[in-house]
Amino acid sequence: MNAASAIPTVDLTRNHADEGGAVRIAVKGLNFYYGSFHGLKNVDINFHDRQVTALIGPSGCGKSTLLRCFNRIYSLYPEQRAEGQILLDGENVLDPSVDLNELRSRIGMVFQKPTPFPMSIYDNVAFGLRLYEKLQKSELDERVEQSLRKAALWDEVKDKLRQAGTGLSGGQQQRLCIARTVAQRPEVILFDEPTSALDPISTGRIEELIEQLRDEFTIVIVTHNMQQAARISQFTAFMYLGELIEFGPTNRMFMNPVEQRTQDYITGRFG
Ligand SMILES: Nc1ncnc2c1ncn2[C@@H]1O[C@H](COP(=O)(O)OP(=O)(O)OP(=O)(O)O)[C@@H](O)[C@H]1O
Repeated sequence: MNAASAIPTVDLTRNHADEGGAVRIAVKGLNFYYGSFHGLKNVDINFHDRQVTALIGPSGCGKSTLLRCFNRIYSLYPEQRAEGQILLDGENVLDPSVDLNELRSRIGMVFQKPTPFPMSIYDNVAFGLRLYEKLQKSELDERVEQSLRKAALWDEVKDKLRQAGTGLSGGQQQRLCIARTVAQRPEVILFDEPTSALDPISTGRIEELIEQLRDEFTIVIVTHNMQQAARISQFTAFMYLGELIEFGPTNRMFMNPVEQRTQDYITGRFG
């Protein structure tokens, strides 16, 4: 079977990645260890500026592990370690001297399950701004509104900004988390299966939103949904057992994969 015939409802002409473009994150010789378990094996990959890159592959192949390396979330766990280089605008984020708070404001993350803080909608978005920026009340109001607009949530919440974020629907909560991330003005946003807990309509809204956010941010998304990867990404990376098997423009990866394992995965033969 031809690889593309497995995803007949996807309009692959919507993706227009060129092979080049500026590199925002360059991963070189990255190895990751959970204690003695070798989770990522010598991964080399470039993430292009203001493009969406989808990480795909069967469960346990290392997609989330790779994502967690970018903002060094793993460093909360002493037995976990990364070796190699992750260059963000040329600076190695794995260097011990890197300020983790600053790194995490430059590389934001949105998780699978919406995780609003137990506070108002307004305070959810203002939280990081109050911590790291000294803004006047009017500037803070403006940033909160701007962030909620960018997350396509403003119209739905503008009259109830003081209500609890946890009172929103699942899809709205996820957009609130995106607003909270966007408010920090990161360069990169990592999405770890951001729609897997959402209904199809909320999923569609998040996908549209990701497409809009690409104007401003470099985006990396982990997804199990091949159609989602084909719909929203310009580049796709296929991982298997901790290795990067194949990487390239999404159209090419789905229409004409080089590796047999990529073809088998995207046509549903395993995974
Ligand atoms: N805390 C941990 N301790 C030990 N091994 C772990 C830990 N977290 C993940 N692993 C292992 O690392 C490998 C990669 O896991 P990871 O969560 O990155 O995979 P994934 O591709 O994101 O999977 P999924 O699609 O199921 O989320 C797996 O073999 C997993 O069992």
